[in-house]
Amino acid sequence: MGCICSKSSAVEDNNESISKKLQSSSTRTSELNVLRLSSSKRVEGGVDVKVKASLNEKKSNGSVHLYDDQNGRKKKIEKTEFTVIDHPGLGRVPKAIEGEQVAAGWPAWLSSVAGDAIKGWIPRSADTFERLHKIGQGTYSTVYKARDVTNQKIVALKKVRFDNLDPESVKFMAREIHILRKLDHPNIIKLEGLITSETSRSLYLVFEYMEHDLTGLVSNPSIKFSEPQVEQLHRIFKLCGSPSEDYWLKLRLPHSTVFKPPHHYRRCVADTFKEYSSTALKLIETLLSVDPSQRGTAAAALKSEFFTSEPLPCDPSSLPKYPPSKEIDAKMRDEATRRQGAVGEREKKVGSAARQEKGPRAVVSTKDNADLGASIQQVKHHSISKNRSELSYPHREHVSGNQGFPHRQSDVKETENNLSGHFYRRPSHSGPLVPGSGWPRGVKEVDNGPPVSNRVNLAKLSGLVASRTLLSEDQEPKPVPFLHRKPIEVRRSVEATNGSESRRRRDKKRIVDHSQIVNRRVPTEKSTPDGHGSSGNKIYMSGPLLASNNMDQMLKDHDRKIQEFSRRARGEKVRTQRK
Ligand SMILES: Nc1ncnc2c1ncn2[C@@H]1O[C@H](COP(=O)(O)OP(=O)(O)OP(=O)(O)O)[C@@H](O)[C@H]1O
Repeated sequence: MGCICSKSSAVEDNNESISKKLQSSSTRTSELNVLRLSSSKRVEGGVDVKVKASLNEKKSNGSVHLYDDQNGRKKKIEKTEFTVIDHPGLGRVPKAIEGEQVAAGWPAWLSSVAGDAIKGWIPRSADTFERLHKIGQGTYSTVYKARDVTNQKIVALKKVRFDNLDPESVKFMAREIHILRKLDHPNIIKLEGLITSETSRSLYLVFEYMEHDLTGLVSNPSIKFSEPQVEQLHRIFKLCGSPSEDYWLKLRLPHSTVFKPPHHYRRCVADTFKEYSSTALKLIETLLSVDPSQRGTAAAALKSEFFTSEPLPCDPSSLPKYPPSKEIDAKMRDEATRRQGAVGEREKKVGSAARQEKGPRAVVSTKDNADLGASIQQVKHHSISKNRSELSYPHREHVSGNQGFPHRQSDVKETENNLSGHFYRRPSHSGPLVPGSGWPRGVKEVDNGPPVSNRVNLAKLSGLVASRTLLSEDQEPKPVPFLHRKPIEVRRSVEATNGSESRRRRDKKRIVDHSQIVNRRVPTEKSTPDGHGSSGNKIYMSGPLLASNNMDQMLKDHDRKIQEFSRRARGEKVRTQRK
């Protein structure tokens, strides 16, 4: 049973006025007991459920308006909020506060151990919910779908399992409440209240109801994951190794083949991070486990030798200071430099070269790459990103931008660089795995305008080069000057990375550069024993197009095309050098 607290609900029922209880609070326990006895009860799940509900409303002045929901009437009682002066974390609250909380309907076992987690809240009554059916089971909980009768809406009630006699267990559970209460974000299910009572040994967490969970979505064959989502999984498997069959079985995903990598990938975390210290590697190894049961916990990680061995973290105040500079500023500077130099000439050449080749691939100029003197590795990254993007959306415009927000031609114009007349769009990282308002079910459905290539975004994320072109179905491929800038940017970014790396080494600072890590994930020249690792400088981009039964074949096709393109690029480069 229980009670619930909610900021926005006017709750019915209750036999006592909460004000009376508050007046008689901490010192008059016997009276409280009497009051408790007068509450109505019902049995729910074998546990006594006492009916009492009320609502609190925080006011900016620190007071709380308590609404007695007795007989459906609201009574406002202004009262100072349960104040606990600077009482961080969870734990005991002052006795007086505990008394008030108990008077408000909280069980003493909760208030005494985790008073801070429930501070300012009042439990709501289980009777104001109609439990519908079980919808899930977690490690520590059973979740039910329920109707909040008071607010006429569907909610999820999570009954947490814990030993209310064990303070550690209560604290553990209270920590979840404490954290959940702090989270207020549209993408995070909100904790709306709690159901319990003075006499109850159980606790229900009241959440907004969510129609889906990831497992549910994954098991629905009609829902296709987008290409980058599949690709991300493959990248993880390539680094961390393919999960075992047992693991897939444990997941019980009927359509898990969609996510299974076509080959068995050997775990190569140690190889990838071999330059790191052994203590760092040990930590990374435990954290990068695909199977959560094998993964190190945050608490264990903090105890890692890595944090106590040399080089120790530096004092943040000793870090170098730089003048403000943003990615966009650097790009604008590049743009200005290019306009001044002879690059314009080169752009023309590349533009015409690109036009000669029909099809989107033509826009990747190997001449350009050669001129820029970037390593073949970078050229390949560039080519691969481009190549793959084109394979995905051969007739569409490719603009790396905000994922999930399709760009129309008019949008592109808005980003035109006034100074150069070049199309300029600021690349951004891939968006979240699950876009806020539902993800696109395949690229074709995304919009009626040019889609954003998520692959390009991924490439950007991993430090690879993303090239782009502006195309429309009835247009010839238009070379975009941005093409010329990208390799420069990459070279600069690689230099910058190297620079920061050497700085790091010099300073022995432990600043983990995300892009560096990602770059190091790219397999090196060694072939993996299973023959599916990288060979030479070839980079295996993971993941085919959208979920497909023929993923294996598609991956092979991708690789073949990438190799083909790389060969052509090399040939072109050699020819250019001979001239
Ligand atoms: N707010 C909600 N709305 C709808 N369904 C929910 C809600 N919260 C949980 N569920 C369902 O209940 C299941 C169990 O959720 P719960 O949060 O207890 O466990 P978990 O987080 O998945 O696992 P664990 O507790 O082991 O970490 C979820 O997988 C989901 O299907």
